[in-house]
Amino acid sequence: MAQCTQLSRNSQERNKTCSNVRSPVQQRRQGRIRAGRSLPRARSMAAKMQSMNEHVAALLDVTCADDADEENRSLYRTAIDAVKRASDMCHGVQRGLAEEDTKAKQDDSPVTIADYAAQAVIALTLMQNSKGGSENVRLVAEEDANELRDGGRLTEAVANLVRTAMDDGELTNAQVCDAIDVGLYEGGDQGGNFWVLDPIDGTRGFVGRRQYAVCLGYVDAKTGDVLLGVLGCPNLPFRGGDVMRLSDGQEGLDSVLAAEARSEQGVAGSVFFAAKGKGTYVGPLDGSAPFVAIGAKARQSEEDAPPAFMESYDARHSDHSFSGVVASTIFDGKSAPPPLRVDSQCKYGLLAMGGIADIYMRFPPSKYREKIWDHVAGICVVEEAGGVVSDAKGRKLRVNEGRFLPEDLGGGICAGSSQSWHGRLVDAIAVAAAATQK
Ligand SMILES: Nc1ncnc2c1ncn2[C@@H]1O[C@H](COP(=O)(O)O)[C@@H](OP(=O)(O)O)[C@H]1O
Ligand SMILES: [Mg+2]
Repeated sequence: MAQCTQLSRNSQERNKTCSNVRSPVQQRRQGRIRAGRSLPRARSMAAKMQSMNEHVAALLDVTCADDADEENRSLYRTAIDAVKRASDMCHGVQRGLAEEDTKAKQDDSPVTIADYAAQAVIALTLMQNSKGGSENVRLVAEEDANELRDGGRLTEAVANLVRTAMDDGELTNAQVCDAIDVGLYEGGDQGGNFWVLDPIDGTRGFVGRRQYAVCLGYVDAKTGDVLLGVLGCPNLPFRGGDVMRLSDGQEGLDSVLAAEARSEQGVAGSVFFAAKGKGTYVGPLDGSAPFVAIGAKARQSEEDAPPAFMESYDARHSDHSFSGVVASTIFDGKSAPPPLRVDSQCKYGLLAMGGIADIYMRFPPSKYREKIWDHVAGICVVEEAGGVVSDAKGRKLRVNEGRFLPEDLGGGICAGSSQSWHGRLVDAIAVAAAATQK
């Protein structure tokens, strides 16, 4: 386990695959785990499933090397399996999304058949694998089944997606609705540890054919620490865990990436996995290569501006002009990096990967209450890669006080790829806020 954490922190070792790290358990299984083997192009679904299972087994051997980790092994496997199933389903839906597959919620944000179906698929997967029985799954999730209970076209479309993804033609529409409503748990520090799910984070990006993420985390109810985070990012191409190259075009990088992942060649999307004390890893969603340990590599000289800073794609979600002021403040007098605007918690995955952006800022409208599912999985992914996520004043995000984050976030949320970048960011936000009286 120590080996693994070290691997994720050491930039020179970054591109070693999990299969290169030999835990005792792994050595026993070595016959069937081979790193970096090339696979034939046209692979059957069964072959893809098998190699994904092998790569997940290798990841679990590294992150759960001790016998004491048996419970974690099952928890981690379930989380990856759930996110992968939902991500595959979403990827298929995005390609052919029709106008009638999307509805506006009361707050005018969109919800699609894929948001509902992904939540049902993940809830059902958690229930099937729950040691304490399906009725003991505690899940705080974004959607509810209110709009689906009366039946109709939307309900049928959602239920069909779930039946296919779960390979269970017997599931009734009512069972699908019940599975969605498992996500109504209130969270907080009074019960046991709980799951937190955003079935599609960045639904606007999903509808706009850009980035989105399926985000599942597991929270220690007492401490509010995030114990596990998995991000399925179907439109973020997996490039061996290496950083995105800016030659892809700074402007519109997001849509370039999304187009590549949607292309006929079928470039695989990415799945990020992080667990407390075990590091952060990324692998291809189609199982075509092993997971790779990643650690956000802070720039050697922090005097140099990173290639970009990250923020929401949508200006309704975050004040773009204020983050521009903060970016200029950090690089006082020197040219500030340009923004990279990306939908969803893909931003947290990119920050963990390093090399493209060292800071992420989010300044929502003052009346907006941030929800825990928009951050929980990403917090673990960034922190285990050596970064820090906090509110705009540098305070830990309290994710065990209910479905929302506390009202007072000091103006927003910020993240750095290292403690040092995070510290500079928090200082710059304070200076910029004073200068603009924000
Ligand atoms: N006015 C607003 N201010 C801040 N965040 C908002 C918002 N309206 C919606 N959001 C949140 O922003 C999330 C997308 O994040 P990002 O801006 O990083 O892409 C949305 O997630 P969903 O798409 O799951 O609803 C939603 O929860
Ligand atoms: Mg969502």
